[in-house]
Amino acid sequence: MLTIKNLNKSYGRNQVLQNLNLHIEPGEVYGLIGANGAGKTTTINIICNLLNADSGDITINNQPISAATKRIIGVAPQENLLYKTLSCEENLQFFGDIYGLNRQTRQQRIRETLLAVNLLDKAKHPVETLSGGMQRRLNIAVALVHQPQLVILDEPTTGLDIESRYEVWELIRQLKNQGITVLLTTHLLDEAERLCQRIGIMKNGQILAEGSLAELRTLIPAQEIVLMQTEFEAQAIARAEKYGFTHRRYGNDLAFWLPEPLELKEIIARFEGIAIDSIARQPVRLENIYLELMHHN
Ligand SMILES: Nc1ncnc2c1ncn2[C@@H]1O[C@H](COP(=O)(O)OP(=O)(O)OP(=O)(O)O)[C@@H](O)[C@H]1O
Repeated sequence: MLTIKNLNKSYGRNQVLQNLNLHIEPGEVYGLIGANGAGKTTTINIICNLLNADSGDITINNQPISAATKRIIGVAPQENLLYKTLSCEENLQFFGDIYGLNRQTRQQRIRETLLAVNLLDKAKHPVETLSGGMQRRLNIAVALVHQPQLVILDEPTTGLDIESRYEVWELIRQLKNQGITVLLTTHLLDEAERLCQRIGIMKNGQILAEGSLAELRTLIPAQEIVLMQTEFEAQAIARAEKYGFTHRRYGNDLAFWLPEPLELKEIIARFEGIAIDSIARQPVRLENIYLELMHHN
């Protein structure tokens, strides 16, 4: 569906994209993650033909990007692109016109899209009277009104409360079930884990690693992670090293990577004689892999 080859972009001396390569299959939900400034929005703007690359190729359905491919894409940018004094319906009319929908199709599509984003009852309400979560859903509706094949969502849930986030996640799952290809950027790694079939981890304008969560998990030699709280950290770390457990610190948590899964009682036995306040096992999360790639590349 989308193929990016050797994409380069600089702003003055700041090279933001460095030979970026990316491929997204039709019907896939692909998550692009990376620190602030990694180049995610720049990539999206180039895909949407809003910004020119310095070099490289992008094809959508095997066609180079152009005014024609723009119609295949729907984009919901980070900042809502809405006219606050217009109603939901009027906003969608405006964007439907831009995409060249004829009047009859447009009215039907507006209804269907408002239904899909659960805002049909707000059709006549001005945007400025809607909650932040509703405005975010309407921003996504703008990306869907012309039935694109590729939907690009730039941080769709940033700033939303947990219930509004669930609604956006549900909407993304519906897109996936309809076979629509989705490119999503997010700083919420559990969001990427939940929604995306494949995830690309971006740093300094390059993809450091990509794959399904299962594939990404093979990048670190851990089958499971143990989080521990103890006053005797130095002793615990020394003991862990003896058993071949790599230690890491995630915020305040002391963590050990287990090269093979162990029962909790077996783990506790390895730390015998060291007073432990709490101990918990958890699967290897995207967060653990992401931090490793960010700090050791
Ligand atoms: N119009 C511009 N002029 C100059 N520099 C820019 C411009 N737009 C972006 N940049 C720089 O390009 C780099 C990449 O920015 P970009 O917005 O693509 O990153 P991002 O991964 O989307 O970050 P975030 O997660 O914060 O949205 C940053 O260093 C940014 O300061």
